[in-house]
Amino acid sequence: MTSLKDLFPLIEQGDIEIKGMTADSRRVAPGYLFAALKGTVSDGRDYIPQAIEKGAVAVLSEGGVDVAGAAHVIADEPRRALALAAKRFHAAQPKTIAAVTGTNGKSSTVDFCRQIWANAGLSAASMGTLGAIGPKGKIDVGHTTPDPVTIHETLYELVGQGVSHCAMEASSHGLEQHRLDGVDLSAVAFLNFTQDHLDYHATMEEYLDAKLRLFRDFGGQGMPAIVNADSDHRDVFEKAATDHGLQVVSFGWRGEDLWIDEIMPRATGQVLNLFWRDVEWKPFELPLIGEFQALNALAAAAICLSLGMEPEQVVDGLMKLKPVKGRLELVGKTEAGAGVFVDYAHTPDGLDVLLRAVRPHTAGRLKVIFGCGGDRDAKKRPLMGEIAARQADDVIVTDDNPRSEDPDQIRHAILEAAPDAREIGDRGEAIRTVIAELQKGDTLVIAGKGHETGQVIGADVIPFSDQETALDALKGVAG
Ligand SMILES: CC(=O)N[C@H]1[C@@H](OP(=O)(O)OP(=O)(O)OC[C@H]2O[C@@H](n3ccc(=O)[nH]c3=O)[C@H](O)[C@@H]2O)O[C@H](CO)[C@@H](O)[C@@H]1O[C@H](C)C(=O)N[C@@H](C)C(=O)N[C@H](CCC(=O)O)C(=O)O
Ligand SMILES: Nc1ncnc2c1ncn2[C@@H]1O[C@H](COP(=O)(O)OP(=O)(O)OP(=O)(O)O)[C@@H](O)[C@H]1O
Ligand SMILES: N[C@H](CCC[C@H](N)C(=O)O)C(=O)O
Ligand SMILES: [Mg+2]
Repeated sequence: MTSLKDLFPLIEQGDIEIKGMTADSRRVAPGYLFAALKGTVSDGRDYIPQAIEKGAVAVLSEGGVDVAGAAHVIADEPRRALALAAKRFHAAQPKTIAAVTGTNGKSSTVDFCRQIWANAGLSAASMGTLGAIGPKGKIDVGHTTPDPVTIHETLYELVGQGVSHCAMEASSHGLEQHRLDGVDLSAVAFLNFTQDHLDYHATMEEYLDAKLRLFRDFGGQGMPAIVNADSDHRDVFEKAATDHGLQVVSFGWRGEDLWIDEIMPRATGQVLNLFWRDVEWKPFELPLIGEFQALNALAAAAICLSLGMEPEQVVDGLMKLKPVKGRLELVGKTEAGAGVFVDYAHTPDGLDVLLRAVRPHTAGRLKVIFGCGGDRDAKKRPLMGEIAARQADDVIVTDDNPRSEDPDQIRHAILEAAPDAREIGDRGEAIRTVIAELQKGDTLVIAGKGHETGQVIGADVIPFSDQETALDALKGVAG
C-alpha cells in the first residue's frame, strides 16, 4: 500500500491510502490523489469539487483554495511535487536513462539509441512522439514528453519488461512543466535550437531557457552532457553543463569527442569517416540518406559511447540502423523511378535541411507538399513558405492539422512568402495530383505529418496517412 506520506515525505499527517493519481479531474477514480494545477487554459483548482465527487481522497495544489472532504497537500511548485510523487508511486526506472532535447531530431535520436543498444544485446526502449517502444512493442504515451504520471507508469512497465536502457525525448513544454523532474538521468543531450513553439513560449529566449533546464537541473557530478558542436547554441549549452559539473561530450563536424572527418553520400546511404577521441574508425556505411540523419545517428552514438559502450558495438549498430517511421521514409517510386518520401519536417530549419538532403538524390525537379499546424507557432508559416520556395522547384501548400483555425488563413500565411506555390487544401488531393505529375528523375517530399495517422480538423480527428495516400496514388500511376 502507498500512503499519502510515502508520496510527500515532508507532510506531517498522511496515513491515507493512495490508489492512483492524476492532474485531470475527468480521470479521477476512488482513492486517487488529484493534482489541481494551474494551466494555460484553465485552473485545475476549479475542478477540485468534481474530483472529490469522483472519489479523490487527497488534493495537491499551490494553495489559495479551501478543500473540503479530502486531504490537502500544498506545494510551492505543485507540478514538480506531482512528478516526484509519481516517481515514488511507480517506484522503478530503467537503470540507464538518457534524455534528449533540441528543436529537431529528438525522436530520431532516441530511436537510434534504442536500436544501437538492442543490437548490442541490451534490453532497450525509447520514449517520445512515437510512443514508448520497448521489447514488447509500443505503448502509447500521448505526448512527446508525457505528463509525469504517464512517464513513471511507463518507465515502471518497461522495467517489468526487463529494460535496462531507455532514451527519452525532453520537449521544451515537458521541461518547463516539470514533467521530467522525477526521472533519474544518466546522460543528457542537446541537438539544435531553432524556431518553433512561439505559440507557447513568449520569446525565443524563454524557449531556450526551457531547453537549458535539462543541462541545469538534472545533472549529477560528471554526468555526460552530449552537445552538437555544430549548433549555434553550442556555447550556451556547454557553459550550462560545465557550470553544473557535467562532463561535455561534443559531436559533429566541430566535435571534440566524436568528430566527422568526411561524409560521402551514396544512393541509399552515406559513408562516414569518424574519429572517437583521436582514434580513427574504419569508414563504414550508414544506411540512411541526408546529413541531418547522420548527425542524429552521431548524437545517438555519442550517447551510447559516453555511457560506456565499446566503439565496435556502436559502429555495428550504426551500420544496421533502420529508418525511423515518417522520417525521410521512402514510400515508393513511380514506374519511371521518381521517389516519394514522407517526412516530419514541421519547422523552418527542419524543412530547410530536409530539402537540402533530398536535392543531391534528385536529377529532375524537387517537389514538396506541406502545410502548417493550426494552434501552433504562427510565425513559422511565412518562414517555411520562403524556405520551400527557395529550396524546391515546385511547392504545393496544403493542410496539416488546422485544429481550431481557419485552414485558408493558415495556407495564405505560407503562400504570402511563396507566391509561385500552388494551393491544394485537401491533403489527399494534393498528394494524388502531384504523384500523377511526377516525371523521371523527380522527387516528391510530403512533409509535416510523418508518422501521424489523422488530420485534426476542429475537434475531430479524421483518419489520414500520408504513406497510405501516397501508396494508393502510386498504385494508380503504375496501373
Ligand atoms: C500547452 C500544454 O502543454 N498543455 C498541456 C498542459 O495543459 P495545461 O496545464 O495548460 O492544461 P489546462 O487545459 O490549462 O488545464 C489545467 C489543468 O486542469 C485540468 N483539468 C482541465 C479540465 C477539466 O475538466 N478537469 C481538469 O482537471 C487539466 O488536466 C490541467 O491539469 O498539461 C496537460 C496535462 O499534462 C497537457 O495535456 C496539455 O497538453 C496539450 C493538450 C498539448 O497539446 N500540448 C502540446 C503542445 C505539448 O505538450 N507538446 C510538447 C512538445 C511537442 C514537440 O515535441 O514539438 C510535447 O511534449 O508533446
Ligand atoms: N538534426 C536535425 N536538424 C534539423 N532538422 C532535423 C534534424 N533531425 C530531424 N530533422 C527534421 O525534423 C523532423 C522531425 O524529426 P524528429 O521527429 O526526429 O524530431 P523531433 O525533435 O522529435 O520533433 P518533435 O518536436 O515533433 O518531437 C524530421 O523529419 C526532419 O525533417
Ligand atoms: N510536436 C509538434 C508536431 C507538429 C506536427 C504537425 N503535423 C502539426 O500538427 O503542426 C507540435 O505539436 O508542434
Ligand atoms: Mg519527437
